Amino acid sequence: MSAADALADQVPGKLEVKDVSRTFGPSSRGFMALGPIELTVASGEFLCIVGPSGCGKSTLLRMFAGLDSPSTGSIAIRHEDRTRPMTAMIFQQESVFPWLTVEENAAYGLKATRNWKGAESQDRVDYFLKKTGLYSFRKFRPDQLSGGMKQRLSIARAFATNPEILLMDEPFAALDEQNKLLMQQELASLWEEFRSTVIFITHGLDEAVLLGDRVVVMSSAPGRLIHSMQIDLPRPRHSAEIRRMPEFARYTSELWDILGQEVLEARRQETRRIERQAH
Ligand SMILES: Nc1ncnc2c1ncn2[C@@H]1O[C@H](COP(=O)(O)OP(=O)(O)OP(=O)(O)O)[C@@H](O)[C@H]1O
Repeated sequence: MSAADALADQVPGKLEVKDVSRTFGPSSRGFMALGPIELTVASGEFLCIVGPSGCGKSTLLRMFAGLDSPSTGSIAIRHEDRTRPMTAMIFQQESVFPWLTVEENAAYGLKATRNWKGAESQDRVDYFLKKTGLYSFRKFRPDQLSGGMKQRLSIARAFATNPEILLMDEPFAALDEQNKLLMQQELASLWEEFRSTVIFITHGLDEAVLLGDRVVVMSSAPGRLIHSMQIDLPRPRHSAEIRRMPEFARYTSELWDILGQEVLEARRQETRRIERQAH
């Protein structure tokens, strides 16, 4: 067992963030984008992260995916089942391969992680293509699909790999409003069936409250976690019913009371930065 594995086995939650910060640029004149951050995510939790633009949400998620490293502190993930990939990431812009068919795209993650097990894997791919309404389009190529369908394909591919943690970076931000509402409902249903750990970044407070077990709010840069709100709404969550509940409005407005201040501060920072550049 490696030192990192031994550390991860001691993690109380699924993911443990300790004193993490990230600085960009030369060490003498570095720009601190993020931190310090302390966070524990429980196994099977659906955690939403909201924060003003530029506060470091994507940077944090990239570090969870191992695509970037903290400048200080540590991130430990408890990898419980070595036959499953630790993480899979879904981005804002659909990331499908244009030269592969829909079904080849959906199978790609399983094959890339060398987890392809013949008929069993094909069944799994078919299952998620059906769940995301793409099965009839399985022989199509991505240029024959709408933006919403391509994003559904990214989700099918990620779920097919059966990751222990799904990392989602504003996955519905590029969709039109109707497709966004449908996708939120579909993701809620998929998650309620599989209950993998999800860390989901969004600018939509209603989306965060609709989907999350918990919503954490980040401050303006350097982003820190300034609030954590447990969302005690019943599951399964049906979008229309949940949105009609008075608690839904209360959660979103309480979140906005906190986040609104940070968005204003982020704007002031941006103004100061532009003014400095002008002088
Ligand atoms: N590779 C990099 N080099 C230099 N600066 C970076 C790099 N990556 C991110 N940054 C800076 O770090 C800060 C945080 O960026 P990040 O993309 O994580 O923010 P965000 O909260 O996800 O923003 P948004 O909500 O607008 O997507 C920004 O000021 C960004 O310009």
